[in-house]
Amino acid sequence: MASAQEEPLPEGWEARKSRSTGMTYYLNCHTKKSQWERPNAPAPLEDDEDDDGSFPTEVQCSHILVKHSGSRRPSSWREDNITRSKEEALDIVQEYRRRIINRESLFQDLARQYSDCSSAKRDGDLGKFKRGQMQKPFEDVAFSLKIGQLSYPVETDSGVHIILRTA
Ligand SMILES: Cn1nc(-c2ccccc2)cc1C(=O)N[C@H](Cc1nc2ccccc2[nH]1)C(=O)O
Repeated sequence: MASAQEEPLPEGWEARKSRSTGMTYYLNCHTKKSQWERPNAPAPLEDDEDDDGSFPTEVQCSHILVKHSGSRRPSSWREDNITRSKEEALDIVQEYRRRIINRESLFQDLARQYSDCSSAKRDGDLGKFKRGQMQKPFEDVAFSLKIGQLSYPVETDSGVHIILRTA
């Protein structure tokens, strides 16, 4: 059985040797940040440091949620019985993201009109929240975003989201 040191590194990490001490350190290929501890999880795609180098304890986000037949509650203010597949929901969310990125549509307009979350009536605004309040996949991405940044699609038990960090 391979020792921990021989195990392949999780995705996104590279082992480097310090010129001054000869000790091994680990480089996150995405963020170019390094650490002495051997990583045990894939390298984060973004820092969760804010621009001022802080790690927020609370963020404010808006989101657009597209539910599907496998959602925890496959109904919403828009539709009593949501039957689309998860793949269809992903396609829809990706189209919304494309339109927002290309400035063809405003985030708040699409959220208000199409989000399957009751926050749609507030343009998708969820207000401020701390860690431990939202489903983990949502929380992890929300806290990884910089203010003003729009996420890629995120899957939770509720459906497929895109998340905009606003504060
Ligand atoms: C977490 N949350 N906040 C609101 C909200 C916030 C402000 C104003 C009105 C509603 C609605 C919800 C909520 O759970 N909505 C669910 C859908 C949903 N699931 C979520 C998972 C993570 C984050 C937001 C989410 N929204 C629903 O309507 O079925």
